[in-house]
Order: sequence, then C-alpha cells, then structure tokens
Amino acid sequence: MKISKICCIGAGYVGGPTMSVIAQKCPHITVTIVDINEKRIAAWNDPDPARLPVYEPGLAEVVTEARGRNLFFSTDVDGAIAEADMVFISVNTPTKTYGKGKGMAADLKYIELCARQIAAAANSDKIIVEKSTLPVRTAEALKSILHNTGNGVSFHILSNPEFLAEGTAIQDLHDPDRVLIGGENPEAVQALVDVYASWVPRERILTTNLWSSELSKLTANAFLAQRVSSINAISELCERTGANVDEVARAIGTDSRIGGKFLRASVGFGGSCFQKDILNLVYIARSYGLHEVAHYWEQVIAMNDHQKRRFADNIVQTMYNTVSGKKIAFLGWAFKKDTNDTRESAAIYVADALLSEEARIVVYDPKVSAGQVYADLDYLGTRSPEENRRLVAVVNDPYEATGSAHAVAVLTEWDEFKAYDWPRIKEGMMKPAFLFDGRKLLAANRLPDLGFQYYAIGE
Ligand SMILES: NC(=O)C1=CN([C@@H]2O[C@H](COP(=O)(O)OP(=O)(O)OC[C@H]3O[C@@H](n4cnc5c(N)ncnc54)[C@H](O)[C@@H]3O)[C@@H](O)[C@H]2O)C=CC1
Ligand SMILES: O=C(O)[C@H]1O[C@H](OP(=O)(O)OP(=O)(O)OC[C@H]2O[C@@H](n3ccc(=O)[nH]c3=O)[C@H](O)[C@@H]2O)[C@H](O)[C@@H](O)[C@@H]1O
Repeated sequence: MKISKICCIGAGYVGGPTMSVIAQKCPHITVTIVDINEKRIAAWNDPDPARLPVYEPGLAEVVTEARGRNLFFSTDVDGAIAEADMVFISVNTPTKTYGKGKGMAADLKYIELCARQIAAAANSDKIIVEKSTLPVRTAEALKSILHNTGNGVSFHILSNPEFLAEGTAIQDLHDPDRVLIGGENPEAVQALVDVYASWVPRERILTTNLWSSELSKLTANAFLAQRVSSINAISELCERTGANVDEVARAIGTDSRIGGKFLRASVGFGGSCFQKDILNLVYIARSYGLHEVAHYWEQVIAMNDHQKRRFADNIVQTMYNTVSGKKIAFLGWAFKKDTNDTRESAAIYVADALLSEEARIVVYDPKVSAGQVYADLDYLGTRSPEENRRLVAVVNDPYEATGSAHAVAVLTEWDEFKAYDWPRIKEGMMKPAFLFDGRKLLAANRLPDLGFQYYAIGE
C-alpha cells in the first residue's frame, strides 16, 4: 500500500504540528488537516506566521515551507476523508465531565463522532490511524462503528500515539526517540512505517500489537508525571532539612539507571495530558477490579495537587498570614515555557487559592493573552467572571506587573525572566520584597544578595 493522500481530523496542538512535519518531510504526500473550528482553520491559513493558532518554536517555518505545496488546512471534513488513503484522528479526548466515569474516564464522544463521519464519508478502503491518546482497547470500538455503519468499504485501524512535548514539538517530531505503531494488518502497518521512514531511522520505528501501543502512551505519560511528583515530594523534604533539591536531582540523576531528565522540582506539573491520562489509567485499572494498581497511580495526582496547594499556602504564611488586598505579580501563566498553552497550568490553581484569600493578582506571560487568563479562571467557577476581572489584571510588561507588588511569584520557567533587571524590580516593589520561585529559575540571579526575601521550591 502506498500512501499519497493523508487527512487528519483535528487541527490542534498535535494534529497541526505533526501533520505539518509529515508534509514537510514527505513532499510526495498531500496532507489535509481538517477541523470543525472555522476560526482555528482560518488562523492556520493566515499568511502572518505570528498568527498561527499554536505557538511552537520552529513551527511557523515548517508551515510556511509546506503550506500550499502539499499541506492544506480546511473545514471540509467529508471531502478530505473521501479523498484520503489514510485518515488520522487527532481530536481532543478530555476527561469526562458528566455521567459514568465523570472526572476520571476519557470522554470519547469526539472520537465516536469522527468514526461515524469517516464511515459515512468513505467510499474507498482506508487506513484509520489513532493519533489521539485513547484508553486501551478503543480500537475495538472504532472497528465496530466503522464496520457497522460504513458503506461496505474496508478499514484497517492502527494506533500511532504521539509523544511530542509542547515547546519542543518540532524538534521532537524531527528527531523522535521512537515512533510507535500498533496494528494487526501487516500491509497497513508497513504503509505507516514507510511514511515515517522518510526521515526517522528505521530502528526507531517500533511496531507492536494494537493494545500495547494504546497502553504504552498512557504508561509513558504516567511514568513521566510520576518522576515529577517523586522529585516534588523530595522538594518538600529538602525545604525542611537543608538539602537542596537541585543537588539531590543531580546526585541521583547521574546514576545511569535513573537518568538526569525530568527531575526538575516545580510548583506542579500542568498541561492537557498528564492528569487526564493518569486519571484515565486509574479508571481503566479500577474497571478491571485492579484497585491497588489504581491507588498506586492516583498518588501521582495527589502529590501534584499537594505541591500546587502548598506553594500557595507558603506565600500566604510567609507574608504574615495574610495576602488580603496585597498585590502579587505572577510571572508566567503557561504550563511550561515556549508554549501559549495554559491547560491545567499550575498558575491557575495557585491564583485561585490566592484569590480566595483576597489577593490582587497581576499576570505577565510573554505568550498568553488576557482573554485566556480570564477564561481559565472563569472555567473553575470559584467566583463570578466580574469578580475575576476585578481582582486580576493582565499586563504586557513585566515591570508594570511587578511595580508596587508585595510579592512576585514565578510560575513558568520562561528564559526571559532570568535576564530581567532584578535590582530595578526590587526598587519598584513594596518591602520586604518577597519572591516565590515556583521553578527554581532564579537561583543564579543571587536575589537574596539584592535584598529579596527569596523562597524557591526545594531549598
Ligand atoms: N497537546 C499535546 O501536547 C499532546 C496531546 N496528545 C493527544 O492528542 C489529542 C489531541 O490533543 P490536542 O491537539 O492537544 O487537542 P486540541 O484540543 O488542541 O485539538 C483538537 C482539535 O480537534 C477538533 N475536533 C474535535 N472534534 C472534531 C470533529 N468531529 N471533526 C473535526 N475536528 C474536530 C477540535 O475542534 C480541536 O481543534 C488528545 O487525545 C491528546 O491527549 C498527545 C500527545 C501530545
Ligand atoms: O501526551 C502529551 O500531551 C505529552 O505530555 C508531555 O508533554 P507536555 O505536557 O507537552 O510537556 P512536558 O515537558 O512533559 O511537561 C509537563 C509538565 O511537567 C512539568 N515538569 C516537567 C519536567 C520536570 O522535570 N519538571 C516539571 O515540573 C512541566 O513544567 C509541565 O508543567 C510528555 O512529555 C509528552 O511526551 C507527551 O506526548
């Protein structure tokens, strides 16, 4: 099977960058990314690269190279499905907010809608690729929908989970540690292997059965998040004992069995996937009666919630047990640097806790809009939208954010924060000038020497 036309349903943080790189690396394949969100598609088609809907270093260059050549963004979902040999499903799979499994299970309604739409629009055989992160055995449900509602054409289902991290998506896609493809039909598997083999060394393309592939994605995210929760647990112990979490991380990370990556203590992990995927894993384990397995993984989330809460509690306690009416400057709102994504960002929860203590918050983030900050707070439903706008301001200048602030809190590890004129910031602040570093980002800036009351996670 040779692939000449690919359709991808879902032009989000995964579908957009992933398919853009396939188009860039496979000029012989026409790639059409479709979405029901017209605004998003219009933004992907915007000639101004600064207005693409996803901010990722290097993405604009890839899109500019391939768009209009063999890369297209469209809202014509049916048309793109009908034409394609291979259809990727890259729609969102959020945690369910209703019914059975509420707050735990993955909501598969968007996946099912895609399957039904593919079945209705397809009039030739197709390979269907699960790119979204899905509960193990979802391919079974997909197969049943496709075969029972289709037009008599045949479908082969593959699982091809995505391991890119936001902020480094293009680098991760250009040079992945591995590409994982699960499937039953050898020709269909080979067809997808051939797509990736255009730029990924063959030995890094792993093929497995469908269920191993689906489960490996949830497992990878659970292990990664577990490392963050593990080092964060140790960070609290460091704060009590005089140990320094960076030194501990280096000391254990040089053991090649442990490895040095993903050991940065923080205010807590965020992002759209870690929490949702672990909750999903816990739900699946419980649905098979595996209560100890479920309980084990649940602790990763419990530790993360604790870390966010204790960061906020520490701010209140340190500032003489009250932040009521005090101005706290937030540097960073995104869930990590080099992305405009704020989903599940620790900043949202820390802000919410401080607002409940009647703090006033001024946010500066280099890539996050004011509208997004308010949307994130409104979504929590803790207080009215009017109240959120009264208590929270969002500004475009870090010195404006920190001016006459009682405290500065670093929530995201943006590189630019390290280069700020910290003596100037201290001058402009109320005294004592409290600085709470949720990323241990500014340790080298010698802030205590400048007169800041400096508190960093894990020291
Ligand atoms: N964000 C990330 O870094 C990663 C995400 N994933 C997984 O990839 C999947 C997608 O995630 P994101 O791209 O972040 O989500 P997203 O929310 O940014 O994008 C999903 C897109 O799908 C569109 N969509 C939903 N239903 C549709 C339909 N029936 N027809 C056409 N378009 C439809 C939505 O309008 C939206 O634009 C999820 O399963 C996620 O767990 C996997 C690896 C990394
Ligand atoms: O399935 C997904 O969505 C993706 O989830 C993560 O990627 P992402 O969430 O984009 O970013 P990470 O770099 O993993 O960071 C996640 C969170 O953990 C935090 N983190 C990470 C590493 C660390 O050492 N310490 C730490 O606090 C980050 O600040 C961030 O809030 C995984 O790294 C990807 O492999 C996966 O594809």
